[in-house]
Amino acid sequence: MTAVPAVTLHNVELRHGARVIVSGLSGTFAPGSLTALVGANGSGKTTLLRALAGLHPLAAGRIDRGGLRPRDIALLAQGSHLDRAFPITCEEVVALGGSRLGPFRAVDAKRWAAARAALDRVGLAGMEHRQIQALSAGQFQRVLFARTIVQEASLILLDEPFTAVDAATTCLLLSVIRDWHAQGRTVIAVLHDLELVRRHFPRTLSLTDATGTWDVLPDRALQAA
Ligand SMILES: Nc1ncnc2c1ncn2[C@@H]1O[C@H](COP(=O)(O)OP(=O)(O)OP(=O)(O)O)[C@@H](O)[C@H]1O
Repeated sequence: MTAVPAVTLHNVELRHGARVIVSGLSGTFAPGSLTALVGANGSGKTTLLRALAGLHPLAAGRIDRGGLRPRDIALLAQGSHLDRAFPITCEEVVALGGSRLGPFRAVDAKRWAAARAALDRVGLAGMEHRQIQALSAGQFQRVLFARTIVQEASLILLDEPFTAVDAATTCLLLSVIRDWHAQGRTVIAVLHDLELVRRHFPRTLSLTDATGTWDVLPDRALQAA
């Protein structure tokens, strides 16, 4: 993992077409911080996450990522865009995934070992050679977490990571998030379950009032959500 910098938004405006989704947003995600991004449906959480990943253009303002390169940023998209009909095994998704390797680059023994260890970490040991189309939604989300583990990113962006996931899997995936936090990575997760946010996320950014400067005080932010 490369050094983890602060990620700072300066007066950011995000639009879809002519429609302003978020405006005048300024604030800092401190290095190694663990933040829940909350807010009503349509408030712009996914759009902001994509902008943080460099995948949505800014209509105004600036995001300072402290020199992070695209490969230092992992985005686990909502209802991942991976085509599950594609014939590929769990181990291959994990080893080939992330932004460090294109599918046609060689995967070395170290990378395969890292993929197996990551699958083990998410409770899928023994399922390395299972086709992803034969997985349940919760098992597939575990595979995507394993893929994110292998990526060794400094900034990890998770969009509703517990949707369609049962309580045991949520608990396991939360422990992976805690590992990332303990390792000093910056983690930002879009979530709707405010009780889960209160229990597990030290900081909260509510997009309901996301115009102006935010200070991610958990209580104030949650009251506004
Ligand atoms: N591709 C798009 N083209 C036009 N408008 C879009 C597009 N994607 C999202 N929007 C609009 O932008 C607004 C913000 O959407 P976004 O998905 O960022 O919200 P969200 O807070 O993540 O919502 P949810 O909680 O429902 O996932 C919504 O009003 C949505 O309709």
